Order: sequence, then C-alpha cells, then structure tokens
Amino acid sequence: MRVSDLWTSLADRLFALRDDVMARPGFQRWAADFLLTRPIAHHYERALFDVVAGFVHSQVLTACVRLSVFDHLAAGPLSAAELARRLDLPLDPAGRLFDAAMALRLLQARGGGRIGLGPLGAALRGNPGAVAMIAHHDLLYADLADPVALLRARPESGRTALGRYWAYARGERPAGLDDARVAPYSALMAATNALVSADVLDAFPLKGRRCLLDVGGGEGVFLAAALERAPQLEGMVFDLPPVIERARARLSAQDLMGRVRLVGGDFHADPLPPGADVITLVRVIHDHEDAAVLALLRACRAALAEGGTLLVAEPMAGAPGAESADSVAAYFLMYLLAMGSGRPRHPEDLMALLREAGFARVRKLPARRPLLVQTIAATP
Ligand SMILES: CC(C)=CCC/C(C)=C/CC/C(C)=C/C=C/C(C)=C/C=C/C=C(C)/C=C/C=C(C)/C=C/C=C(C)/C=C/CC(C)(C)O
Ligand SMILES: C[S@@+](CC[C@H](N)C(=O)[O-])C[C@H]1O[C@@H](n2cnc3c(N)ncnc32)[C@H](O)[C@@H]1O
Repeated sequence: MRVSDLWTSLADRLFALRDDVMARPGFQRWAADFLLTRPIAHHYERALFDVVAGFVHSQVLTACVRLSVFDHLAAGPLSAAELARRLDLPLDPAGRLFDAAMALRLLQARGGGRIGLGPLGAALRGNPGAVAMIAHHDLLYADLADPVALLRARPESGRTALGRYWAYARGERPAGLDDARVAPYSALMAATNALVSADVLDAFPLKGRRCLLDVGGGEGVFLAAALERAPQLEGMVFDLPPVIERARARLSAQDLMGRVRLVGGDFHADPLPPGADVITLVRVIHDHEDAAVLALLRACRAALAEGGTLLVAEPMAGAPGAESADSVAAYFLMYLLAMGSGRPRHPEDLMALLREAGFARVRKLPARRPLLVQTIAATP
C-alpha cells in the first residue's frame, strides 16, 4: 500500500468517527455544556442555523432593497412609524422587517427609539452595483425554487429564467441576437462593472501601455475607466454586434470615440482584432466551459502584440477570506448552473488553462477584495 493510500484510509476512519460522534444527540448536549467544547458546539450550531436561515435573510435584504429602505435612511435616522409611513406599509409588518434587518446589521437602533443604517446597510449604499445584483436575484431564486429539478435538468437551453436572460448562454452560436435580447444583461453589467474595474486597474497600472482590447467588454464601461486613468491609451471593445451598438452609444455620449475602435463579432467563431498590448477578459471566462475557454485564450494570444499582457479578471473559487466553505464558489456554482453554462474556477485552474494556451509567464496579481474579483496576468 502506498503512503498516500494509507493517509486516505486513516483520514476516512477519522472522518467516519467524527461524523458518527457529531450526529449523536447525547454528544451534542454534552459538548454544548462542557466548558472546553462549548465554543466549538456553538460555532457549528450557528453555522448550520445560518445556512438554514440564509434564504430568509436574503429575502429580508431583498425587501429592504425593493422598498429603498437604505435610501430613505441616507439623510439620517427616522422613527419606525415615520419610516413605515414613507414605505407605505402598516407599522406592524414594517416593524418586523426593521427588527429583522437590525438583527442582520443592515439597520441599527439609534437614540430616541429611531432606526438608522447599520454597518452593512451603509456599505451597500456605497455599492450600487451590489444593489443592482440583489434586485436581479429574483431570476436566480425563481430557478432555485426547486433546486433538485435544476440539478436533474442540467439545463442547456433557455428553460431557466437565467438561461433566457443571458441570451448568449444557450450553447448556440449567438448570431441573430438583437438589442431587445442583450439590453437587460448589458445594462446590468454596465451598472455593476464598478464592483470590479477599480480593483483590476489598481492591480495592473496601465503606465506605458499603448492599446487595450477588452474582449466581451459589454457597453465599454471598463474600457472607459481605463482610458480615464491612462491618457496615452487607445482602446478596442470586442463583443456581440448588438452589444457593440450599445457600447457605441455610451462611448459617443462620453466623447471617447476618438480613442476607441469597436468590433462586433462572435469570439467563438471570429478572430479578435490584433495589435493591442493589453487584452482583458473581465467576468467573461466563468461563463464558458473549458474547451471554449481554451480556444478563446488561444485567440487572445494570437491577437496580442509583441510584449503584451493578457488579464483575466473575475470572481474566483478559493478566494482568501471566503473561509473554508468558500461562499464565492458555492454562489457561482449554483448561479452558473441556473444560467446553463460555465463554472467558477480556482486561480490555479485558470493558470493551467493559460499555460496550455501558450502563455509562458502566468501570475496572480494582489487582490484588494478577493471576494469580488481576482486578476491573473499572463504573457506569452
Ligand atoms: C468609519 C468607522 C468608524 C469605522 C470603520 C471600520 C471599518 C474599517 C469598516 C470597513 C468598512 C468597509 C470598507 C466596508 C466595505 C464593504 C464592501 C466593499 C462591501 C461590498 C459588498 C459587495 C457585494 C455584496 C457584492 C455582491 C456581488 C454580487 C452578488 C455579484 C454577482 C455577480 C454576478 C451574478 C455576475 C454575473 C455575471 C456572469 C453571468 C457570471 O458572467
Ligand atoms: C458577463 S458579461 C461581462 C461584461 C463586461 N466584461 C463586464 O465585466 O461588465 C459577458 C460579456 O461577454 C459577451 N459575450 C458572450 N459571448 C460572446 C461571444 N460569443 N462573442 C462575443 N462576446 C460575447 C457578452 O455579450 C457580455 O457582454
């Protein structure tokens, strides 16, 4: 028997013993009483209760967002009666929402019986992108109403709400999409791009760079942020033709078209415009399966100018700070299942794909908020 097999068999026995002991009601009562095991028992009770209550907690947040509770409190605390009046709700059910939101630190009790923003509600006010995502969760929750059915169907076509929403995720060639099909998701991506763009651009300053190509760059919000930081830079956006028309409208309104070239196409089928010395894939790779990703990374390598760098930036599994349970992966695994395409990847998996696509030097850049976005830089 090899040493690794011995380890596996020993670990199996220890886990079996742990599983058996932890499932015994008598042990659970004893551990909650005994001084040394008490904090551990409370930790697991709490962790399990939080998982059980997660959906209810999320719906408390949904109600606060839909009713614009945080906006009503932006100017300062209000009495429960006044806040309920502004929300056009009777005090009794409104009071329950306020108490639940205070328990979740979205709101906070203030002097004189008033209610103000809690630390989490205050942080959300600074993240309108996160608020837009929370509002968008209606579609995800509709698909997750029967999670077992979702797992059994492994939907690839437009049978889920998210599959219909993300029009390019249907596994067909995205030809024939029109503005009506791409407008909702493109607007959401534009509204939430700030969640990631500042951190990516801080991690990879564009000093000395000549031209940035943003592949799957949507309405051009990321490119506009890059152009604002780097006056010497010119840019290109490659996206599906109807999305490119939306980018044209936005970038023209920002008077940036003199520095920008827009290219419509299907990155699964068409070549990328050559010549950029930075290519970015922001929140693009996790939508696609490995074979498509590999082909896209190879296309980026072919389009990259001599001495250029490819950046892959998106939420990744195994984010430091997500604890061992990895809440980022748990969220995106189910989100992308409902969408019908793609999966979250560990940085190491992405780095392996990049090497396979012909990038010799691949490194993870320091991430300011790894839960939101991590960035990998690759050079051929
Ligand atoms: C001031 C005093 C007295 C003390 C201060 C103490 C102190 C230092 C406090 C820290 C305060 C602080 C800096 C808080 C910051 C909080 C932040 C930045 C919170 C950010 C929250 C962001 C959230 C919740 C983001 C959620 C994003 C979601 C759900 C994104 C989903 C994305 C999806 C589904 C993408 C879809 C695209 C697709 C299809 C996968 O390609
Ligand atoms: C999740 S969005 C990210 C948008 C933007 N990079 C951002 O972070 O805000 C993915 C983008 O990839 C584009 N896309 C998806 N499939 C594509 C394809 N086959 N060819 C070109 N663009 C595609 C979508 O239209 C969309 O704009």
